[in-house]
Amino acid sequence: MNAPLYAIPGQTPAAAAPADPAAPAASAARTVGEVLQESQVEAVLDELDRDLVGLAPVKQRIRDIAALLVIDKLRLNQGLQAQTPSLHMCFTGNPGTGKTTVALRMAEILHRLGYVRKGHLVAVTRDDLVGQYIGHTAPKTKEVLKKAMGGVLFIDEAYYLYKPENERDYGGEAIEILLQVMENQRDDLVVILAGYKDRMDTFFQSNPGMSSRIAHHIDFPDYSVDELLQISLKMLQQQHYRFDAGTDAVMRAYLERRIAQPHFANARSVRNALDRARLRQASRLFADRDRALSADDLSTITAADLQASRVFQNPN
Ligand SMILES: Nc1ncnc2c1ncn2[C@@H]1O[C@H](COP(=O)(O)OP(=O)(O)OP(=O)(O)O)[C@@H](O)[C@H]1O
Repeated sequence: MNAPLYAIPGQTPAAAAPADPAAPAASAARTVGEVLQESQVEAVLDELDRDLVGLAPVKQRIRDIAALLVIDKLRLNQGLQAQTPSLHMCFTGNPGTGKTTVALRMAEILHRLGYVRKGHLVAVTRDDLVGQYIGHTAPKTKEVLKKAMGGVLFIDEAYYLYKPENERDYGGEAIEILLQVMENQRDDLVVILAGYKDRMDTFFQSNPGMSSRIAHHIDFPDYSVDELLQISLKMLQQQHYRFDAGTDAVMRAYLERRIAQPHFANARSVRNALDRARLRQASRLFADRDRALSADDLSTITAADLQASRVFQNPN
């Protein structure tokens, strides 16, 4: 094999050894249960099920990939496979559909199964990889890759790396370096490309090298109003807040309106709406200086806190 052009210091090329250095080339047969027990990977899958509302097809895909990883690990152990499989992925979906959150869990799964050393996630966009002047892109991209080694590199809106309309664009240089590292150091770095489905499809059409290195494509659907409401209740609970009686219905009405407006970003819009409601709750409580505030007062979001939203002021 050729030496990698863009080797990251301290790393070995993918083909050199199985990901788990402790694993002998061919050892005693092991059960799936043993690997699951040792890696505690099921705990991450259960957490994913519990913490994330909806996303049934995504959760199933993650379970399928986890199964493949476990079996590949057993195959590596038995000497049936010489190389770490390609694990790079593409997560498509609209903003706020949970791509980053699921990528974090994926990094944890890969780590627990010994496919990456550290299991951290480095999330970047084009600006973190591509320089504005000649000679700036390669060092920038390599610096990011160095940080991401041992974990997952999550490239949000990855298609912005490729700007065919601008022939002096340096994005292509970043893509070349990424491709090299995705191939040669895939035993210690998993790249997840994320973004809108249609733009990602166009990007892959123009970049077949990138397309051929992606092993798993997962599509994240938009949430229904019911799911968004459940997400809001979950978020409130995590922050020790709650809606008072009747406010669930106001939140639902809010979501029904907000979903139809521009720049709606699924669960991220829910988080923003709740942040604003908490601000209004604080102003409401702040104005009432002489009242002792109970835990109940401090944790209750009322209908008025939500109804002050612009969404309700707008007749559309
Ligand atoms: N199914 C879900 N259940 C509960 N919370 C969720 C769910 N999906 C997303 N969230 C929360 O919504 C917020 C946005 O999610 P996340 O950042 O993962 O989305 P994304 O698809 O990566 O969006 P973007 O690309 O716009 O950053 C996070 O705070 C996340 O915890």
